[in-house]
Amino acid sequence: MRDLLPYIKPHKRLLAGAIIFLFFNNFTAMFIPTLTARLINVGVANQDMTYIYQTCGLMLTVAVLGGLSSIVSAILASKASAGVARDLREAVFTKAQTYSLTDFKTVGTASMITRCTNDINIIQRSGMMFLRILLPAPIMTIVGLTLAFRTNVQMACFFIAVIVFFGIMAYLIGKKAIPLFQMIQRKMDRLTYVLREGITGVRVIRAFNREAFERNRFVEACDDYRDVAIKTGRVFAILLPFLFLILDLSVASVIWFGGIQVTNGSMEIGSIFALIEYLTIILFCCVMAVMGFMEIPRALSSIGRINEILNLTPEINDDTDALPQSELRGTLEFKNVSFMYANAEEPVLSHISFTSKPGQTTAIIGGTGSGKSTIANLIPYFYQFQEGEILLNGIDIRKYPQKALRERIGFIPQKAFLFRGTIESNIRFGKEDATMEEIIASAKVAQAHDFIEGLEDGYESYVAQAGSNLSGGQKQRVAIARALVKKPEVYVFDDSFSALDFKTDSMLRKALKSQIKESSLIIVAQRISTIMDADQILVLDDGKLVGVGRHEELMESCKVYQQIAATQLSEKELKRKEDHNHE
Ligand SMILES: Nc1ncnc2c1ncn2[C@@H]1O[C@H](COP(=O)(O)OP(=O)(O)OP(=O)(O)O)[C@@H](O)[C@H]1O
Repeated sequence: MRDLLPYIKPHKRLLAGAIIFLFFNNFTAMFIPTLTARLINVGVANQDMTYIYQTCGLMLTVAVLGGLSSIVSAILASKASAGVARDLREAVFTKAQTYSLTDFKTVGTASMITRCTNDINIIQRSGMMFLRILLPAPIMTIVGLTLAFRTNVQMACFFIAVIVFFGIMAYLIGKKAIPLFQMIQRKMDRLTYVLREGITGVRVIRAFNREAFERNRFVEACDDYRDVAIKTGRVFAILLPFLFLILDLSVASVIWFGGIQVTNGSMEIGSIFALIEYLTIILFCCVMAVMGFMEIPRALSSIGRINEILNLTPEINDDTDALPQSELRGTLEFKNVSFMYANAEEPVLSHISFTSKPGQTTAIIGGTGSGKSTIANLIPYFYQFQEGEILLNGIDIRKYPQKALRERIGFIPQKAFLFRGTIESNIRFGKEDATMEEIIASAKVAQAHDFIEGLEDGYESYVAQAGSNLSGGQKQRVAIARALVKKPEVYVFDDSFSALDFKTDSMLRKALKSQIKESSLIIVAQRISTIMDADQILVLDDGKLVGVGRHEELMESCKVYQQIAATQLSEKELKRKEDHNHE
């Protein structure tokens, strides 16, 4: 709870206002029974019409003021709790941006979304409940009891007994309900990730006719959620009528015993009305407090889940804010790097060493799962590696502030991801202050300019969520232009050419060559034809470097490379290359 204070503090004025108006409202509510008693005991008993009119007028004024203060308090409370929720969402999102890819895996993307939406909603609602119900309940009870003691001591003692009974019942029911609330949140997490997979994977589901299977999986998750929700609902279904039954029985007891006392002449009739109202207000507050208490475990669990995100120490932290200085530019070196994914049993990369100099193209090739993308992902320091060093311009990448490091790297992921907006805004993502000329120049190198110009609105053309209105190759080219506009020191193409046809692939590489004179180019590729002209080719097999050299050298010396070449290149191409070598 203490962790939430920094998010509550900026809204303290609204909160203070909400509390002040709320207390005013509650006190007016408590004043009305006192006026009722006076009206009956004095006005009605003495048939004093002036007194009756005056008291009725006063009651009306108090009721109107009470109503108005209740409205103002509710508005201020909802503003404050919505503000806290907004700030929490911003904090969660900002924190998530500092996570490494392993950290994301630890929390889980679906759980992250539920926490940012559902859990913060729960905190917001609970905050309102705390302000409107839980906070005033003990004060109203104390004030009500004090007034009841002043009216009739015996009755006030009876009230205390009823409140204690209430408390015991609430404790017993709460014990049963709390685990259910915690379970309901876990079920919501599951529901979210099944839903997410079912929607994002809709094309694959349809292509494999797995709609029924996926529907069953989703229905199962819904059923699970429903079952726990029903159990929780059952607790409330019993709880509420039960609490109101206690309230009604208590009121009946006050009328019964109060009636006897009035008959004895030890109490005035108006006091019975006042006592009934005190009791009703106190017990109503207790009912609401019990309901509020039921929310507390749910809110605490949500607060815990949010704190888990906010307090998670990212796997990768900036070592220093000072930017390391170097004479070099665009030199990348792997020195004996080994890497193992979290919870994996074996390293996926073992003792990888290579150097890539400015103007040089370094290609990485190997079988599926050999660790090519993992190397690409280590360059921008997306993962913490366990052994060895990765040096950019002679300085360990762990010494760079992450922002400074990534500013120097143009990363094009295997699967191009575009944001909703325009083609221009997606390219500008690489460099916020890029001029239109720079954007067009990058698009030209990325072989994207012609297709963009062919669109109705050119660079202003609309890009749907995740770029779903563009083809794979178009998306990939826009993603490449986005990296090019940055003019980074190291380009990392993680199998980014596979969505392009051979002609575009070759034209793009040719255009790139002219662009990257001062930068290193790292290309992860599946096709040998993409990397045949690279200055050095790294051949990976099961996370180990089994060959380094140019195409011709590897064709002579590296078995794995020869096998890849044999499966991809036609005999004519192989022969032509061989002849070319002998010349
Ligand atoms: N986030 C991850 N967590 C755990 N293991 C992973 C993760 N990503 C990849 N791996 C594992 O690491 C190994 C290397 O994966 P990587 O993606 O680097 O291979 P790759 O050579 O790029 O394969 P491909 O050509 O199929 O893309 C694989 O065995 C894969 O299962």
